[in-house]
Formats: sequence, structure tokens, C-alpha cells
Amino acid sequence: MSHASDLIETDIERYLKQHEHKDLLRFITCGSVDDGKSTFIGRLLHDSALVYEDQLAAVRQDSTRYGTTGDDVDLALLVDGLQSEREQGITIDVAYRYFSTDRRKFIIADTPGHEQYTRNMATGASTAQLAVILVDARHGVQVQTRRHSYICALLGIRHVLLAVNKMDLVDWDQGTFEAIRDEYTAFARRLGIPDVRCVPLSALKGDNVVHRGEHLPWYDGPTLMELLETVEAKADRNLRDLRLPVQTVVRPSHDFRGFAGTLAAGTVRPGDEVVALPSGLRSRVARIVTYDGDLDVAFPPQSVTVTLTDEIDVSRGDVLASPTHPATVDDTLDARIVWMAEQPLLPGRQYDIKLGTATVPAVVERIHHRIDVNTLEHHQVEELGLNEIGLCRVQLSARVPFDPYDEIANTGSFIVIDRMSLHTVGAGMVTRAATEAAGAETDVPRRRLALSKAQRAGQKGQRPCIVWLTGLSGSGKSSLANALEQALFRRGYHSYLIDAGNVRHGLSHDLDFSRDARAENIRRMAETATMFVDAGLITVCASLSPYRDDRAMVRERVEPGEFIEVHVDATIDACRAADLDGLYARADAGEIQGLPGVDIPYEAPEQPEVRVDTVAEDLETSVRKILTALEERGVLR
Ligand SMILES: Nc1ncnc2c1ncn2[C@@H]1O[C@H](COP(=O)(O)OS(=O)(=O)O)[C@@H](OP(=O)(O)O)[C@H]1O
Ligand SMILES: Nc1ncnc2c1ncn2[C@@H]1O[C@H](COP(=O)(O)OP(=O)(O)O)[C@@H](O)[C@H]1O
Repeated sequence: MSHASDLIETDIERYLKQHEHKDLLRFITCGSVDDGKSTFIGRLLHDSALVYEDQLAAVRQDSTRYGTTGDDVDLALLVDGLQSEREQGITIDVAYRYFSTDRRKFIIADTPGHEQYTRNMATGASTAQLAVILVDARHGVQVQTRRHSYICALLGIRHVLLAVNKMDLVDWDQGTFEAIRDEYTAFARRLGIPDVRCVPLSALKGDNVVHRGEHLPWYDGPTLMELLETVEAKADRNLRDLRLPVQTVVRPSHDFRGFAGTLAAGTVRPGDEVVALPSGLRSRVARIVTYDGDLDVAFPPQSVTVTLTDEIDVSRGDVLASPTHPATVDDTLDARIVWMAEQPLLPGRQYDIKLGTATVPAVVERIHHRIDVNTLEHHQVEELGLNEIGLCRVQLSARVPFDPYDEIANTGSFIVIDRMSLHTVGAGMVTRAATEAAGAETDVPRRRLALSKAQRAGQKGQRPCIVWLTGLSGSGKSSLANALEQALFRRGYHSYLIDAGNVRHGLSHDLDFSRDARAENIRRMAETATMFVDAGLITVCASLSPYRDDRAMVRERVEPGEFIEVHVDATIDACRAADLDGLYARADAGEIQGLPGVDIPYEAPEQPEVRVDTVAEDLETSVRKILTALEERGVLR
């Protein structure tokens, strides 16, 4: 038994202190018993030496987050799992295991692979930063592998480790591994998962799980454990837009009124202005109270109680948010719903929806389409069956605060509860407010088109998508977009080019370059592009689109993998030096305002699908880079 685990018995406080500053990675393991999952987890825990005793420390961590026993360890959490489940009286079959190495602490959400797996998987994946997806080297990528990957992508997991297990049963064959790796990498790219690593291993023999072993000399990459210890997952958190869903109003006496909850996003400091949603009332943070004394600043996922400088009305289910980037407040939303019950999801039926700390009755007004996880095609359906995934319009009985899931997962996801059985029957990820989708509230019923996107695209023999070129003025978007479209045309693909410069003369002629007008311009371009995608076309868009939020909004309108963001990167000096349209000179002379890179920022994409450097590369090289990315994503043959 290791030194650290001895400490648990002799001096728990010292043990916890030692581990306090190590960063924590939550991950999920996906795969079935047949894929060797139990052996894999056993091997991971066994070879990393620190086994089950450490669960105590995990419980201690969850206790401070969710528990009710103050500084003491809430042992009930050991048996009960997560608080949100406990509150609903739902038992979901997810085992949370804890272990740690010298470099990191880990929580594994282990979900059984039986037929109800989607429910378990979605629950486990909803708090995970990374997924380990197991495949059996003898069978390779299966339907279930694709389904798991799709759900991981939906839930915003950005790091996937594909564990190609049972290499011993294929004679440690390099070719077998490489074929699986290539097939999977291509599929994951189509889903838009940015970070995918594949490791050949044998959980049974131990090779490449924690220790390298001796059977795979041709593999010189990291072991699975090395990847788990080093994957950089912290940057995935949203620390900008404050969201504090209020779990409880704490009122021990007349002179104290605090709002307690777990920070879902953003940071909070005393003195910060906050807006309470849905009311819209504003106040400032007076104190951030915790069991260990007042804080100067708090980050997610800390549990805090804040007090405000004004007596405004805030209750459970409300969200305290940043006034500059507040959550959407609406009573209709579009969401991708993973259905987890035998009884199908039926439009028109009443369910309860638990979103953040709010629970409201709701109906699914309609199912826009069901998504085939194998082909990623859309199908028109009247209901969703067990394990199926669909994009749905949800009508809530009250206006509640929420966010798109890919911006803030905690306030962008919900569970669907059957009102009779109180079982969780679905999990939803918000794509956007439905009124946003419609532009404005309208009574006009939607018309269902007889022909589907799949049919239209099928006729053209291609996979439609949006290729979105963003970059400073003069960086090369228009030139590149035209060259790209010509290359596509020559290869026989059907495409269209939407250049903002033209849109501004027609569709957006009424808009200026203010923050809101840019958002509206991009919404119109996105709406048009989505129609072209629906028509089966590869749609190239060239738009300055300097704000990340606006680009994220476009990404959200299409399926995972259908939005390919290209950062057309050039230094501001290079753009200024060329100044083809004289815009920079006019901005310097004060004749125009709001030019990105001059008097407003350009928010460069953090993880674009493609980055081209138009200062260093010639046009042809940049075009080739984009074509390669499209090939890798299965858009081009
Ligand atoms: N502030 C300001 N004032 C005057 N003109 C401006 C301003 N910002 C942009 N432009 C010009 O408008 C072109 C299209 O901009 P976009 O529609 O792509 O901008 S945005 O996406 O809506 O942010 C844009 O095209 P490109 O130069 O090709 O980027 C510019 O020519
Ligand atoms: N790799 C490249 N990709 C695109 N444009 C390039 C590249 N290298 C040089 N250029 C030149 O940069 C200029 C970019 O202008 P333009 O396409 O109008 O930019 P934007 O549309 O971003 O304002 C053009 O003169 C183009 O020929």
C-alpha cells in the first residue's frame, strides 16, 4: 500500500492538504463489458497504486460542494451519488470512483454498458471533461462507439482518448490499430471533437494503461495514464460570464439574507454588479460567504453564499448573472434531447424540466428531426424512442434563464422528468432560445418540407456544411473564399459563397457596424447559410465576425461537425500595410469607427478547425489546408 494511502488512515488532514493543490480531472469511461471496461478500470486503479481508500477524499470534496454537513465528510454521498440526482430521488447507475497520482486527482464516472446505457452515459458524461472510449481491437469501431462519441460531443466533451483494447488478441498488430485509429479519428472529426488521441493497449496484460509494457514496441506515443495526467482541460471552463443558479435562500436571521449555490460559470467578487434572472433586477455583491470565511473571489465549481447590497427579490431557481453577458430568459427553447425511457417522447405530452435549480412543467412542441448517430443524417419523426436523439422545440410553462449548452454547460442542460413516475426520461442540451431562432415571436405555424436535407444532399452526392472564414479586414477572407469555391467547383462539388461584403449591400443594407448590428448581420448570414446547408450545399461564408459569441451562435445552428471555422490569420500590421480598401486609413483619420484591430477587439478563434496564416502562406497553400480539413471530416470524398 502506498505512502499516501497510509496517510489517509493516520492523518487525513495532512493527506487532503497534500492533494488540495493538484488539479482534478473528471472523466467518463464508455464501452461495454465485452470491450473489457471493467478490466481496464481495474488495471488503471491497480497499477496507479492508489486504490479505493482514496474515495474518502473524493467524498470530502463533494461534501463541500453538495453536502449539508459543513466541514465534515457527508458519507451519504458515498452511496447516493450526485446531489441533483438525490434531490430528484433518481437512482442512476453511475459509479464515481476516485484515484490520484502524483500529478493529478481523478474522478471516473463509470457507467455500465447495458441497454439503458444512454441514460447512464449521459449522466456520467455531463460532468466529465474527458472521455475514454474503449473498443475491442478485434471488432473496431461499432455503432455503440459512434453513439457514445456522439453523446460526448453533444455534451461538450472536447477530449477523447480512444483505448484500442485487447491488442493481445490481435497479436499486437500495428496495422489493426492504425486502421481503427484512422476510422475513428475521421468520425470524431466529423463530430467536431477537437482533441482525439488513440492508444493501443491491453488492459488484461497491462501494456500501455499505466506502464508501457513490452508488447508494443512500434508504438512510441504516451500511455493512457500519461495522457490522463497531461491533457489540458482547464481552459475549457467559462470564467467570463457569471452564472450562480440559486439553490437556496439562506435566512438564518433578519439581518442576513444570502443566496447559496454552486458557481456554474464566471468569477464573482464583492462589489461586482449582478442581475437577478428572470426578474432583471440589479444589485451588487456585498459578501461571498463560505464555511471557511469570506472570500475575495470565487470560481466554478465552488459553492458559495452571496449577499447583495440591495433587498431585491431572488428565489430558488433564479440565476445571478453578469449584467453585460446575462443568460437568455425565455419560455421556449430548442434543445438536443437524448431520450432514455422505454415509453417514447411524445410531442404535446406534459413533462417536468429541471434546468439548473429551476423545475418547471413543459411540453415538447415538436421534434424538428431525429439524428442518426451512424450517418449523422436527419430524419423527420413523430416520436423519439429509447436511446434516440432529436432536436426538439420545448415550450416551458414559465420564463427561465438558460444558456446555449456549448457556452455554459451547467445552465444549458436539463433533465426531463416523467410527472407520474418521477423518473428521469431524457436529458437535453439547449442549442438556443426558440424565439431567437424565429427572430421574433410568431403565430405562423412552421411548414414541414417534404424533401429532407439528406435527400437533397444525397442527390448531389455530398455532405453539406458551413465553412466559416473569419479574420481581420484585409486578412484574405474574400480571396480565399473565392479560391476555395473554385477548387470545390472544379472537383464537381455544389457550393455557394456568401461574402459579407455583398450581404451588406442587400440582406443587411440597413445595418451598421455596432456590436448589435454585427450580431444581427451574422445571424442573417447564418440563417441563410443554414438554408443552403439544408439545400445540400457546401456553403462558404466570409465574414469579419470579430466576436466569439456570434460565431458560436452560427456553430450552434447546425449539427456537430457541420460548422468548420477557418481563422484567416494575418497580423494587423500586414493588413494595415496592404489596406486594400483604405479602411484603416479612414479609421485612423477618425472617419469610421468600430474597425476590429483598430478601436474594437478581434476575438481570435481559440480552437478553429483550420488556421491559415496568409502572411506566411500563399493562396494555394491556404486553400489546400482547408480542402484537407474537409477531406478529413468526410465532407469531400
Ligand atoms: N467599422 C467599419 N466601418 C466601415 N466598414 C467596415 C467596418 N467594419 C467592417 N467594415 C467593412 O464591411 C465589410 C463586411 O464586414 P462584416 O459584415 O464581415 O462584419 S461583421 O461580420 O458583421 O462583423 C468588411 O469587409 P472585409 O474588409 O472583407 O472584412 C469591411 O470592408
Ligand atoms: N494565403 C492567402 N490567402 C488569402 N489572401 C491572400 C493570401 N496571401 C495573400 N493574399 C492577399 O491578401 C489580400 C486579402 O484581401 P481580401 O481577400 O479582400 O481580404 P478580406 O476579405 O479579409 O478583407 C488579397 O490581395 C490577397 O491576394
